Amino acid sequence: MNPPSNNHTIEPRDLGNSSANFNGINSLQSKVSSEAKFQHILHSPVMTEPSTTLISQVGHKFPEVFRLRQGSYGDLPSAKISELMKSTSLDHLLLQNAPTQSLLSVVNGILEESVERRNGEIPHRVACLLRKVVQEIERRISTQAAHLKTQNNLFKAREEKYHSRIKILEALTFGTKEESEVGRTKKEDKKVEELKHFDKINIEKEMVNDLKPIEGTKKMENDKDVIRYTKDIEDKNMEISTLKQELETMRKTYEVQLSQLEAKAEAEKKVDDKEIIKYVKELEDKNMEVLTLKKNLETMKKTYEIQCSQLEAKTEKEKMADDKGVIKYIKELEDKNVEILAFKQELETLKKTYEVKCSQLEAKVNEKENVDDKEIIKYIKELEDKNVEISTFKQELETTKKTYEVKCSQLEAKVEDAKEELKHKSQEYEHLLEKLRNEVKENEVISESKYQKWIMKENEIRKAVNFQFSSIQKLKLSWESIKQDAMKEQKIYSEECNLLGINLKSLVDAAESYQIVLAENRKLFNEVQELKGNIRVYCRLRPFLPGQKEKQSIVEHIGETDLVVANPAKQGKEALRTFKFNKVFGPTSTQAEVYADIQAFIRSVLDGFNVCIFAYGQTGSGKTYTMSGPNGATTESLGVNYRALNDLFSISTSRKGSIEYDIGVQIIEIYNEQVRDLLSTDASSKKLGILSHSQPNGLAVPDATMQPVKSTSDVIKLMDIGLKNRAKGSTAMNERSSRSHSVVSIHVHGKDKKSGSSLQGNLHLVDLAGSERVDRSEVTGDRLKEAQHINKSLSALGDVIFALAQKTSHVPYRNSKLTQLLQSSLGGQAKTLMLVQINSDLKSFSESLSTLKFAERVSGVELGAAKSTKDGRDVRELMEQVSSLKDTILVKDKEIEKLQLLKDLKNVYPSVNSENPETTSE
Ligand SMILES: Nc1ncnc2c1ncn2[C@@H]1O[C@H](COP(=O)(O)OP(=O)(O)OP(=O)(O)O)[C@@H](O)[C@H]1O
Repeated sequence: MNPPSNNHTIEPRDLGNSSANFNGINSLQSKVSSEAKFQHILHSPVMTEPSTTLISQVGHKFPEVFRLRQGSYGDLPSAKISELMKSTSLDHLLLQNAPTQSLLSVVNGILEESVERRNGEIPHRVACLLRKVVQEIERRISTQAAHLKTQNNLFKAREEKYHSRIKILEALTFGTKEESEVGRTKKEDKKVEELKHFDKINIEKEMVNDLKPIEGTKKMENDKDVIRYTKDIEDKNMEISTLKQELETMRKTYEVQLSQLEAKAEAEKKVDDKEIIKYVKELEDKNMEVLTLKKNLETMKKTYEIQCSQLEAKTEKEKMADDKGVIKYIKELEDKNVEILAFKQELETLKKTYEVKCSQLEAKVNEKENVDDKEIIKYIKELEDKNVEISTFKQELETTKKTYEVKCSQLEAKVEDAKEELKHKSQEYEHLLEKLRNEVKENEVISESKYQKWIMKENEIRKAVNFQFSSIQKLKLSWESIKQDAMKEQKIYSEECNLLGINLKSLVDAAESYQIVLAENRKLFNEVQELKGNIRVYCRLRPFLPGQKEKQSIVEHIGETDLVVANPAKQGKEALRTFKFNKVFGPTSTQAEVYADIQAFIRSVLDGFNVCIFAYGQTGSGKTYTMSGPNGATTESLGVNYRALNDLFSISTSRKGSIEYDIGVQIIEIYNEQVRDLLSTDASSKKLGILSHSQPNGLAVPDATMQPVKSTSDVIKLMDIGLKNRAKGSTAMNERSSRSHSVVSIHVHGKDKKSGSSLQGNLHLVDLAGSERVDRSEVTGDRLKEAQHINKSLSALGDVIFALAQKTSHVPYRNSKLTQLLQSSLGGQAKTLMLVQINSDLKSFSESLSTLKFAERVSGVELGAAKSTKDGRDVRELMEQVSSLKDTILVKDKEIEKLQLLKDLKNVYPSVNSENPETTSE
């Protein structure tokens, strides 16, 4: 789609040259001026539209259309172009029907608008449109090229035909030798033969008619005439050859022109559509001319051919005639000569007629050209204008091109800069790349070394794996052997299990027998206890207290089971008296040491025995210390009560597999022969009765609060409560604890889990009131009453013990609340432990001696068999002593009652004189 350039513009001089060529070819065309020819070409429809289809569609109106479009495309408004650009109706048919000029104008318009409005940017849709238009133009050019080629081929074919015809003519002229050559083209030959035949018949008829009048006269003519005729024929042949030459020249000229046109067409294949159209138009004009010439030539040729055939026929006849016929033949030749002359004349006439016709045609053409001249000039002017516009457009294009070039140069400069930058960057990158390469090399080296290491490691691992594998194999083998062993072991195990079952059965039997043995052991233990004596007496000596001034002791010797007391009023051996007990604890003995010898009694409680442990002694001799411990006792100084309960819990826990124990605690107080519940919240007010016969559960005071205990801490809490309640009864004069008996009763109920049998054991821990002699107290009133109650209860205790010792049928338990309370734990299967507390200071000698004598008496009774070894005199002495003491007590009690009576009377009757108290007390 190159824009039309100046050298592509068809100038009149160019066309003049071509017309000159035509003039050289044909005399008819020589008369046509170059300018007229140009205008003729320009007016040709082919010039504006190469498409024959369009020509047929537009027909004679095409110039108008062309003119209109020629005139308007330059002025085509941009809006229209835009519309065209936007239009989707520019379909194939529209493209096909539109003149190439219009298509070019559309392209120009698009380019212009793109340059003006869009800074050279062409939208996609417009680009598509352009592509379509360009494709259409290209299609037309290619069609024209194909058309030219076809025409060229036609010309060549026609040329060949002419050549063959010329040859035929030559053959006709020079003899029949060439007949074979003439027959090469069957069609032509057939035509020629038909013509020949037709002409021959006619000629022969004419000749016969002509020869008839002169037949007689010409017979005599000689060979000269023949030569002349021959010469004439030769002349004819010359003329024919001249014609041939002319024809050849024409052909050559035509060929030259054709080649020029072809060259032009070939060269201008790529030129724009406008010029191609022009050239094609020109070519078609030439073709038309050539066709016209060819037609004329054809006519001429036919005429010549007929004549030639006639002549040939004549010549043949003449040649074939015998001597006789020579004259005739000569005549015929002469006739022929005449005929030739006539033919010549006819030819001349024809030529002239042809020329006349040509001149007429030329005249007509000139006429027409004159008529169209003005229009042509106008067209030329318009064309020039268009050329000017085109040149302007070209200039604009040039300007745009330059602008683009400038931009391009700028862009190139930028590109150069960018290239420089890129170069710089590429250098940097190369540097980096080099660096990276170095790093890569280093890494490669490292990785190589690592690889080597890995290989080494791999080898090591392989070795290890192999080793592991062999180990696994070994392990497998050992596993197998272990499996075998395990199976063996399992077998052995099952055997052993069976054996174990058997053994277990025997063990169960053994356990059962163990229980039996254990029961027997308990029985034996109790028997031993019994052998030792169900009433046992331990004597404990209180140490001197830290603030005590007089530290002279009456105790001369302390043995394991014996104690020697010295009477400070006597001298020598008479002063010494030995007492024997089951156990004697010196002043340095600890709480733990004392309890160790009591512990066995505690075990008996859990075996279902009743145990009574009571502390006997004068006030301040250490009863409470031994039973409970001092105030704020530590673990070491805890008394028998806590230790006994602690043991009960631990032993019951150890036996819980076989026996389930329930332990309950009661704490009561006997004061002035009244029983009080120390665990009750209103202990002071509540007075409890004692059952004459103890219950099967061993409870003598069932109304007293029974607190179940699970641990030692529970017991400690209860003890604290009991102590607090006991303390409430204390007076300013004396400690309550000294004047009442406190009893902590622990009731144990055990249930054998296996046999379901139950047992009941009771433990009484009794802290007795002080045993000091009442007569020494010099008391009156409440203290006297208290003393009497204390003496009575202690006396009743002594009576019970003696009764038990005498094994009399009647044991006087009912004489005191104390003996009533302890009834179940005194005598029978019950075990009784009396802890005799001695204050060894000199002041307490009398009380200590009295206590020791009481304890010795109790102890002596219980020793039973041992005691039986004693002689009868001692027993009697003791019995007498006891009875005298009893008598003395009775007398004393009577005196006390008398004195009390007198006292009361004196208060009522102050005038009544009282007796001497010293005499009554004695
Ligand atoms: N074995 C001992 N070791 C150290 N101190 C003791 C010992 N026995 C008793 N005592 C102390 O002697 C004092 C009197 O003891 P305790 O109160 O136990 O005598 P008691 O016989 O219970 O008197 P009461 O009949 O008035 O209750 C207390 O201060 C006590 O701490």
